[in-house]
Amino acid sequence: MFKVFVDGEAGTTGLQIFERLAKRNDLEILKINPELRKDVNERQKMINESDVTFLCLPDAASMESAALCTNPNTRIIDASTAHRVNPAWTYGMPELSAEQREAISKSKRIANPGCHASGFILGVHPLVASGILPKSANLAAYSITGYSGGGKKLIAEYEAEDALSHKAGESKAIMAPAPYALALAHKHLPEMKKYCGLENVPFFNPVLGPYYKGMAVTVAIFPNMLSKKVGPQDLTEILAKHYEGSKFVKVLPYEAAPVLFNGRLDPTVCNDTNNARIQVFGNENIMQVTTIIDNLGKGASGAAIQNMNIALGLDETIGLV
Ligand SMILES: NC(=O)C1=CN([C@@H]2O[C@H](COP(=O)(O)OP(=O)(O)OC[C@H]3O[C@@H](n4cnc5c(N)ncnc54)[C@H](OP(=O)(O)O)[C@@H]3O)[C@@H](O)[C@H]2O)C=CC1
Ligand SMILES: CC(=O)N[C@@H](CCC(=O)OP(=O)(O)O)C(=O)O
Repeated sequence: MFKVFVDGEAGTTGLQIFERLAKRNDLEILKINPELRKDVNERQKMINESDVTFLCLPDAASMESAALCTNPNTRIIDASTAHRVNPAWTYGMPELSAEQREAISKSKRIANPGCHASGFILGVHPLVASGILPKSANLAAYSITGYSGGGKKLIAEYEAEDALSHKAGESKAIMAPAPYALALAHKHLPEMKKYCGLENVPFFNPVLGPYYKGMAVTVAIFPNMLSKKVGPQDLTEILAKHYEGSKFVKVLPYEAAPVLFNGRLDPTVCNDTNNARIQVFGNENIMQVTTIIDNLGKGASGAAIQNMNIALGLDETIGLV
C-alpha cells in the first residue's frame, strides 16, 4: 500500500488534502505527532518514509522540506509557489497536453498550480496552443476569489467575530469586494506566462470577496488580438476540442444570452468538486473566457490529489468528485 504524508496538515490546503485522503482505504496515511509538526528531523523521517509527500507550507518551508528528501522513490507534490516555474519540477496540470500528463506520471517532483493561475491557464492555454491567440498577445484578466485563498491568516481576518455582519446603511470595508495585488506583480504571473506560452506578462487583477471559497477567472479577448476572424462560438469549439474526454474540465456551450444566477455569474458553482467550468461570453466584437473553480478544489487540494493519482498510476478520479 502506498504511504502518504501531508507536511502542513494543520493548514487550509493540508487539512483539505488530509480529509480527502482519510476517506481512502487504498493508501496508508503517515501521521506526524502534532507537537512535532514543525520539527525538521521528524518531518525528514516522514518524508523519506513516504511514497508521496504533499507540501502544504509557505514557500520557504516548502523549499526546506523538498531539500530534506533523499529517498529516490518519494514523490513530492508541492502546493506552494516555490517550484512552479523551476524546470527541475513538473507543473501539475495534466490537462495541458498528453505530454504533460505523461511527465506527471513519471515525475518525482510535481509543482501544484496556483489557484488564480489554474483558472487563467485552463482558459488561455488551448487558445494559444491552437494558434488562434498569438503568443505575443497582451492579455488582461481579473479573478474573483473567496477569502480561503489567503490561508489561515486571511480566514481569521474575515471570520473575526462580527467582521462580516452587516446592517443596512452601515459600511464596512470587509463586506466590499477588494481588489489586491495592485502593483500588478501577483505571484502567479510567472506560471501564467510560462504555461500559456505567452511572450508578455498579462495584466492581472485579483478581487477578494467576503465569502469562503469559489473563484471565477475572466480573460478579455478582442478580435484584433486573434490570428483570424472568429466569434465566441469558434472559441468555444476550440476549448471544447482541447478538453474532449477530460474528467474535470467542462466547456459550457456558447449562448448569446446565457442563463446565469439572476443574470449574474456564480463563482461558487464548482465548490466542493475538482471541476473547472469554462464558458465564452460576448459577441464577435468583444469576448471573454471565464473559468470557474473551487480555489481549494481544482485550485489546490483537488488538483494535488489528482496529481498524486496520476503519479501513482491510479485512476485520476479516485477520491474526487
Ligand atoms: N489556500 C489556498 O486556496 C491555496 C494555497 N496554496 C498554497 O499552499 C500552501 C499552504 O497554504 P494554506 O494552506 O492556504 O496556508 P495556511 O496558512 O492555512 O497553512 C500553512 C500551514 O503550514 C504550517 N507551517 C508554517 N511553517 C511551517 C514549518 N516551517 N514547518 C511545518 N509547518 C509549517 C502552518 O502552521 P501554523 O498552523 O502553526 O500556522 C500552517 O498550518 C501555501 O504555499 C499556499 O500558497 C495553493 C493554492 C491555493
Ligand atoms: C485570496 C488570496 O490571497 N489568494 C492567494 C492565492 C492562493 C494560491 O493559489 O496560493 P499560492 O500561489 O500561494 O499557492 C493570493 O492571491 O496570493
